[in-house]
Amino acid sequence: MTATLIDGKAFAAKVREQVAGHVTRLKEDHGITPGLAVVLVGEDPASQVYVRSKGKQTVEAGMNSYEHKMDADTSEADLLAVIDQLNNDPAVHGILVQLPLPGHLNEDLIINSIAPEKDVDGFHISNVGLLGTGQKSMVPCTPLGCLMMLRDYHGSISGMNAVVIGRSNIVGKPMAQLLLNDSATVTIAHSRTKDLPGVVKQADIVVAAVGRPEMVPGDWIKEGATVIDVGINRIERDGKNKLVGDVDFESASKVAGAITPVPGGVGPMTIACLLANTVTACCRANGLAEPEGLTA
Ligand SMILES: Nc1nc(=O)c2c([nH]1)NC[C@@H]1CN(c3ccc(C(=O)N[C@@H](CCC(=O)O)C(=O)O)cc3)C=[N+]21
Repeated sequence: MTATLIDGKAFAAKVREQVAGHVTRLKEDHGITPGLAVVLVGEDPASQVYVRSKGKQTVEAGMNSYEHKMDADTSEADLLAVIDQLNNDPAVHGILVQLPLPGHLNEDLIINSIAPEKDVDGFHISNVGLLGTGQKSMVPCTPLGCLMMLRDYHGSISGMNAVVIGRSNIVGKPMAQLLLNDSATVTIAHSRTKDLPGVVKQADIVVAAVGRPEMVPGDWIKEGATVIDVGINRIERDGKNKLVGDVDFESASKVAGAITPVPGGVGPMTIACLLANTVTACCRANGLAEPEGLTA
C-alpha cells in the first residue's frame, strides 16, 4: 500500500470531542441540553445496531437521546403522529427516522413531515432545495463527513476534478452539491454512464457510493487520486462475514494518493456528523452562534 490512509474513525473521535465541547458550553452558559430523537420502525437487525450506536454516542457527547421503536406494521397515521409530537417538543432539536422504512410507508411523505429545522438527516425537500441553491440548510451526514475529510486532507478542493459514483438522494446528489459549493468540477456517474473506467480515470477525487461490493478496481484510479469509499457491504469470503466498501481497497490503495478504509472510514464520520447537526440545529433553534467547523 502506498496511499495515505484517511482515518475516519480517528477523525470522527475528534469531531465528537468538538461536539461535546459545544454541548458543555450550551449547558453551562445557556442551560440547554441538545436532544436527538431517533425513530425506528420494524426490527431490521442492521438498523437496530446503527440506532443503538447512535444513541450511545449521543449520550457520550452529553446530549439527550430519545428512541422511538415502533412495530413493523405501524400505520402511516401513527408514525406521522409521533413525528408531529417530536416536531412540537422543545427538548428535541434533531429528528432522524431510520431508513429504509417498511414498504407500506411512503418515505417521501414521512421525511417531509419532519420540521425542516429538526431534519438532522437533511433529507427534507426544503433542505435539499436550500443546499442546491447554496443557502444555509441541514446537510446530509454522510456527504458532510466526506467533505470534512476532503477539506482536512486537501485544505481546498477548488478546481479539482471530482467524480461521484452513485446518484442517490442520500449520498450521491448531496455530495455533488457540496463538492460544487467548494468549487470542484463535478461529474455524477452511475450505472448507465458510458465508459465508467475512463470517467473515473479523470478524477482527482473519487467518491464511490453505489452499494456494490468492491466494484471500483485500482486500475480505474488515476495515480495519486483521493478515494472516498462510502460503501458498507457485508459479504462472505473464505467462510467468514466481512465488511467491504464499493472500492477494491487492495488494488486501489496501490495507486491512490489517499484512501478511506471500510470499516473505519466514512461510517464513523456519518454518526459524528449526525451529532454535529444536532448541535447546529440546537444553536439555530435558540438563536445562538453556530459551531464553527462542524457545518458545510
Ligand atoms: N435516516 C437515516 N439516516 C442514516 O444516516 C442512516 C439510515 N437512515 N439508515 C441506515 C444507514 C446506515 N448508516 C450507517 C452509519 C454508520 C455506520 C458505521 O459507523 N459503520 C462502521 C462499521 C459498523 C459495523 O461493523 O457494522 C464503519 O464503517 O466503520 C454504518 C452505517 C446510517 N444510515
